Amino acid sequence: MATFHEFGLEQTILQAISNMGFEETTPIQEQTIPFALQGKDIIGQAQTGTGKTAAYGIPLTAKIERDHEQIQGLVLTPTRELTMQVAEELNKIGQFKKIRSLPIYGGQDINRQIKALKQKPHIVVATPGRLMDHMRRKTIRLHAIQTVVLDEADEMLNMGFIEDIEVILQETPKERQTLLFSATMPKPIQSLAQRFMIEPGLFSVRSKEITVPNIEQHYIEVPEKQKFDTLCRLLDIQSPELAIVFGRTKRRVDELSEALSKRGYGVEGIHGDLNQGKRISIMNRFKEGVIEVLVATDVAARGLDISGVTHVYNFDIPQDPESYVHRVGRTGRAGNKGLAVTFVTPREIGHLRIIENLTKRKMERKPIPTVTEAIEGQQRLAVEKLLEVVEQGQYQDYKTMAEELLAEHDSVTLVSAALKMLTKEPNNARVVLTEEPPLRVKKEKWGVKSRALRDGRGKNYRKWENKKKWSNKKQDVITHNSFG
Ligand SMILES: Nc1ncnc2c1ncn2[C@@H]1O[C@H](COP(=O)(O)OP(=O)(O)OP(=O)(O)O)[C@@H](O)[C@H]1O
Ligand SMILES: [Mg+2]
Repeated sequence: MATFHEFGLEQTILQAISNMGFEETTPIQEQTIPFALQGKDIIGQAQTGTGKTAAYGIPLTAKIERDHEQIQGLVLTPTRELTMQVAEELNKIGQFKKIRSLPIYGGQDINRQIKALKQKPHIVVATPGRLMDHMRRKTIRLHAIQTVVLDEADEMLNMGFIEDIEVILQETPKERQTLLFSATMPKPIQSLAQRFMIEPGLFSVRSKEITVPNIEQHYIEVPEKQKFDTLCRLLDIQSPELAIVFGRTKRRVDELSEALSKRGYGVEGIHGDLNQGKRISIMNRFKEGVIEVLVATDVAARGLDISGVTHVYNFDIPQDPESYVHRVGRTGRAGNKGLAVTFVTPREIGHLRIIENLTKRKMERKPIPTVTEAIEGQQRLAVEKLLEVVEQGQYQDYKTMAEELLAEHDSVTLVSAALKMLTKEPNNARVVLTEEPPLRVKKEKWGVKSRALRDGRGKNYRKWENKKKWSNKKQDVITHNSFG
């Protein structure tokens, strides 16, 4: 691995990188940074969690002239949360060079954004919709832009965004540098992308596998009706530090988070219909560990970098194989380990194989865990908690009481009772989940259309959404009221 000193970067940026704790480059950074510093266009593909943000963020920041008070860099991302995260990372990289990055996204007070834009940020990180809003209002000018980055490029160039991207790029100077990054880059998107670029360098550092080896990948074949109990058991057995559970639709996410909450888990759901304040507060509470389980649609599938996410559960198998790669990539980041478990109903096995074809990696098949295993898992956790307190050694105030108790009961009885109190025992609260129909294997392998529609960005979205609502009426409602 190279170090960042080999690129001839200015001291202020090197200092920032070192402050961020980066010692060596990741493979994608090693390859693309020198190339990007020469001003060339790049299509960069590298696995999730391998530092693509800094791979474009460092050369982008290096190129900015601080005293030139114009927007010189533009980064486009598909979601609001990602916009904030990327702006934060760019602000870190530029902290000593004093390069200011501003996130611009929907759902935030536009007047506040207009004020912030008047402060002349050097870089704007935006979702396309809100950026176009500012373009129409003439509250942003893109004429001085030298570098445009499409983060999650394949997503940005799919049917839901492509028209917006074209409009935006037309407003930027022709001689700009264009950088495209993603963990997935389907061929049709690559050729489409060439239209916006000049002789781009193609960097693909995926070795053989498109997912990182440090994510253990399991699947469980489970009938729709048993998914919920299976998830509860897995959470009890695996006791993740932080977990993301992906569901197919917004309604699914709402129902699932309510159901998990009834069963006693610290959980919140996030999807595109929540207001922005709520979205931000949920994400913050998840990052801080106040809630341990985040239930989400694909709105949280791409790019989010939350340390402590040890587990990803695909409650519903993703619509397309690329989405799988991004979802499971929320864990196992920056060299950490992670586990991803995908539920697949018997009729969806074909879909699983399509995913394995793309990732070039077999998922390990696991059985549905039993109730006994779930209880044992929770008991083990109770023991760990107890031993942790023993290790910390701050129980002096309890000693007299303990001695009094031991005079009357034997120690095994007392420790057993303490463990019982510490153990989260199975909870049979009745929950309601609407059944999802099995996913059909589509002919088009990477469903551009379906994705754009599902996330509510395609023109036909309303039509489709209505149809979907209608079709849902015919579905069964499954009631879970037992743990067994
Ligand atoms: N050279 C480095 N050394 C150590 N940590 C790094 C380095 N580069 C990036 N990181 C850290 O690795 C994590 C993942 O980086 P990043 O979010 O840029 O990944 P990504 O490749 O964009 O993933 P995704 O495809 O999911 O968007 C971040 O926490 C980042 O701070
Ligand atoms: Mg990223």
